[in-house]
Amino acid sequence: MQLGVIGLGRMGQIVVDRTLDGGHDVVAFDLDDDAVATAADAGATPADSIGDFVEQLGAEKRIWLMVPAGKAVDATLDDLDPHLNDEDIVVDGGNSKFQRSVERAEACSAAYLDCGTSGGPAGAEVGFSLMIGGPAWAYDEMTPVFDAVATGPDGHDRMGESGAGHYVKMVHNGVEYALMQTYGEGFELLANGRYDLDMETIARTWNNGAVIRSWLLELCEEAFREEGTPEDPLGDVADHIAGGSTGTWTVEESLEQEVPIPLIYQALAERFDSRNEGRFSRRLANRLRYGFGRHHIARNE
Ligand SMILES: NC(=O)C1=CN([C@@H]2O[C@H](COP(=O)(O)OP(=O)(O)OC[C@H]3O[C@@H](n4cnc5c(N)ncnc54)[C@H](O)[C@@H]3O)[C@@H](O)[C@H]2O)C=CC1
Ligand SMILES: O=C(CO)[C@H](O)[C@H](O)COP(=O)(O)O
Repeated sequence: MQLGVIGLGRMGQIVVDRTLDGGHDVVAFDLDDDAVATAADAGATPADSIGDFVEQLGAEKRIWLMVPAGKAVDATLDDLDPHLNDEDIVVDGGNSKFQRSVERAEACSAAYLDCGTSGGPAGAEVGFSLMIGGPAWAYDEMTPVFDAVATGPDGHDRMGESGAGHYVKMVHNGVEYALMQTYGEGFELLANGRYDLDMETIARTWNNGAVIRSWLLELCEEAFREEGTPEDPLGDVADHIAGGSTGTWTVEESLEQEVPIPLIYQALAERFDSRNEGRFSRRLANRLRYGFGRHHIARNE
């Protein structure tokens, strides 16, 4: 099969490499010329514009978008759409909001597959986990490429109709937030508790046979090994967590569906809290304790 890939960053280049390794042809485009050159070095046919890209793809277009979620997806689809028809297929492999994917599927002249992608840059070696929504015929048609990009045939499946792929990926990310939070809390207690413990040793021991072993726990072990010392397990890593859009969507959806997800919400709240200097609510509680009990008011230096 011939696949066109737009967006050749951390994730898109892996889509290119694994598709080529699977014995398929790739036409590659990115706004960044260096990224296009890297894809060409790997064996893809470079395109220098969307016009050039669609021309090189020929009649039946199979296109994978791996650009940042949001405006870049819309801008790319606007440019592509005049060149598409209902026998073509577009896959959005980024972290798009599922409602936007449903709207884009309705507006797109081609069959549209929303594809949640998990595995991160580490997926270069082992392949990704792909959660796909959209028309069954388009999923079936793309299966050889999904086999190559995913860990294999078991690493991808059609979750359901349009939006279902990005919906499942959204919830996956909510789970990711909560797992990170619970590992963080456990290690925080261990690092500040009553024994003099080594976090890397604990993570390594847990990763070998413990009930709570996982890839995220292997990444905890890696973080302690690469960032810290036994006395200071995370070195100069800051108390600040960026991102948050997929977790926010998960919490919004839980409110709409009236399904309680307190752990995921709490993990999201901790993430927002990490960006605050001096929480207003805690300052007010500090002052209120004086109000009702004449307790000491701690004041800024
Ligand atoms: N990095 C990760 O661990 C994961 C990322 N994702 C999702 O995959 C998508 C891509 O992420 P990354 O590869 O990490 O981003 P990235 O920032 O590494 O790469 C994005 C690429 O898209 C290109 N680009 C941006 N706008 C473009 C446009 N209009 N036309 C053509 N090219 C354009 C950029 O030049 C860049 O090369 C995002 O939606 C992200 O949320 C999903 C799972 C994991
Ligand atoms: O999807 C991912 C992992 O599964 C990406 O790494 C994503 O960028 C993480 O989301 P956030 O920025 O909200 O932490």
